[in-house]
Amino acid sequence: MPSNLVRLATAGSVDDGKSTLIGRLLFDSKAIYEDHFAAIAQTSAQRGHTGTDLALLTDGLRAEREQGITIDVAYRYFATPRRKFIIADTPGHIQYTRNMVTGASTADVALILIDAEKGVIEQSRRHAFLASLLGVPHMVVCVNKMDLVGYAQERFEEIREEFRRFAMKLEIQDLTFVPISALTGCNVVNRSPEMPWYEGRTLLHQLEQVHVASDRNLIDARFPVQYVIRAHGTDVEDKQGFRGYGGTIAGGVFKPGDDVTVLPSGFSTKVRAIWGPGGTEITEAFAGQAVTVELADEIDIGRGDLICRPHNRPHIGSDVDAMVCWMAEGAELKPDGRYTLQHTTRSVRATVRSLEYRLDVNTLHRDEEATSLRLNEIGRVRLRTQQPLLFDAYRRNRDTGSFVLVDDVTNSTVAAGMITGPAISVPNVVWHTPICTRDQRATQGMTVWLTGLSGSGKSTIGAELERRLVASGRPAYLLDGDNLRHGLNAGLGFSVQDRKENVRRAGEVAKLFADAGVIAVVSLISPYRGDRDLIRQIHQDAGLRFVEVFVDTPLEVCAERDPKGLYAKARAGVITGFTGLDDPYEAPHRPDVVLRPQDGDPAAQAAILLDWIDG
Ligand SMILES: Nc1ncnc2c1ncn2[C@@H]1O[C@H](COP(=O)(O)OS(=O)(=O)O)[C@@H](OP(=O)(O)O)[C@H]1O
Ligand SMILES: Nc1ncnc2c1ncn2[C@@H]1O[C@H](COP(=O)(O)OP(=O)(O)O)[C@@H](O)[C@H]1O
Repeated sequence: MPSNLVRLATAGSVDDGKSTLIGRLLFDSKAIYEDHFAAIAQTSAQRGHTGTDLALLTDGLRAEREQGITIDVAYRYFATPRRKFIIADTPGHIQYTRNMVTGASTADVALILIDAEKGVIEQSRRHAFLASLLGVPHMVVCVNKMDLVGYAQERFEEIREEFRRFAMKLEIQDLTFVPISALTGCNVVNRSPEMPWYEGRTLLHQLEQVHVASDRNLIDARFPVQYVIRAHGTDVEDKQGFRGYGGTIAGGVFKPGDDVTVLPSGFSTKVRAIWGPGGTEITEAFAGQAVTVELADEIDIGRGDLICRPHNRPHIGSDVDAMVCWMAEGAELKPDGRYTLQHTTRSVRATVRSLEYRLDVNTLHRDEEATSLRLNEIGRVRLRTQQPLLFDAYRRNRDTGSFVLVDDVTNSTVAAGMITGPAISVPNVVWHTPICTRDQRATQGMTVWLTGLSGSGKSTIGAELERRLVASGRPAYLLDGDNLRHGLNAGLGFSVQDRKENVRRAGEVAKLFADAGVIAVVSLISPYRGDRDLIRQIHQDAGLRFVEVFVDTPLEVCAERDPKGLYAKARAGVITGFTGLDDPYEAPHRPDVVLRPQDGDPAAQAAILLDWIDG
């Protein structure tokens, strides 16, 4: 997928200036208009280029469209010399949530418009929440109509602060604010002489600079098989008995020669060859590309199977937890409801086992008493499927983590879902709802999770942060990996399984601290991304803030510091399986904060963290 193609999602009502803004972007950027763009796309396709693949547009909730639901989302295209943009523009009326789910499900950037006169309103919050739920990695907040408030810096800052306070409760990776006037054109494409105090980028410049390439999951190779090609003389291959597998790569990178495993059968083989859309053999295939894959061995594979790497498999299971957005008029989601669940390339029967809560999109309040979901409502459900699903959490992979529910009688799509993870059930044990609510406590807690190599500085920075927090009167507690291994985690070693359990326990304890109103500062190597993601998930599920801090000290520097002499021992072969040397360390994809040695000594690094926490 070309990283110079950026998908934007915007939403709003008629009077907040959205149409003017889009018009302004198209006009001032002297954009190539729709028909031109289509012509270019056609030409590039004829030439076998994948560059302007407009089919990308239909990636999002494709199954839904196959069901024939009309969704009110208008797509517009424009291009600058640097990038091409597709805007999914959804109107802000009653169907808003449903449309937004459709329009933003594949977006790279969410554009939120705030009227400078009105400030942050319900709709701004709802839009931001949905964008974060849908995992849109970047959010640009345009404070519009600055001309109506005299281009006042104070007004812009006031709105920015208010929005930030709300956004802290959400999962937003990258948040920027631009003061604009779509009407006069200030800061949309060209800099504004009326707002000399604003030193940031113009909106278009920001959109051109957003770093989208690293958002794509290039690690977890996933290829859901869509169809089997048993060809005798197709455009792909002429030889007799050829068998290939067609579909769209849903994550990671595949290359000829790669070891792969086919699920659910579990058979392993190698990739023999890969063909791109025009039937040309290619040496690498990335997420988003439609390809045909040939394997080295004859294995019985059908539609709905998934090809992945042997040591990086998705979850396999029939019980999943998910957030769903109910999209049907006149029908409701209820516990025990039965549907067809369409997930990647498979369809299975599914039952709603329970509705855990309904979420008020405006206040983020969870109504645990709710017994149904109606049109545009969002809730957390537990589902059971008749055959196991091969899935990832939506947060990790938007393709293998999303699904739609189809009503068998009407054959229409009734819900879009995002899997939060496998459902964990504890037989014969009930959950007691606490009597004390979080806001009744004197302080609000959170978890600050420091990950990095041994010797990177996690413990030193963590201890300094704890000291500063406590000195300023805030309850904080350092949970240091070394120390935990003397008690709670005694007996755990450094195998993959033991590290996983080590991280899980520390994460559960941190969550309890955070729930109790304490700032839990955790310093643990926690080398596996998936393990850290699970900890983020349990915090998010509990409505708690989780800050992932990557202490990004290069291996050479850590080995040079070697405060415990462990690198020397590992290099001498006295200890094995040492992180960074002969054991893996998976750096975070999108840490909330990165600390590097050039940021200063541990005290300076702790100060950066403190600023961030105080946000
Ligand atoms: N094989 C191997 N690999 C990595 N680290 C090792 C190993 N053996 C012992 N140690 C020491 O244990 C500390 C790491 O413990 P953690 O609990 O943070 O590790 S993990 O999160 O479970 O990976 C780590 O502490 P820090 O240096 O503070 O990171 C090491 O001192
Ligand atoms: N930013 C920094 N600049 C210089 N030295 C540092 C910095 N951060 C940590 N150190 C030093 O490096 C060593 C790192 O040790 P430690 O904090 O135990 O790391 P970890 O907990 O990640 O294993 C300590 O001796 C510490 O004083």
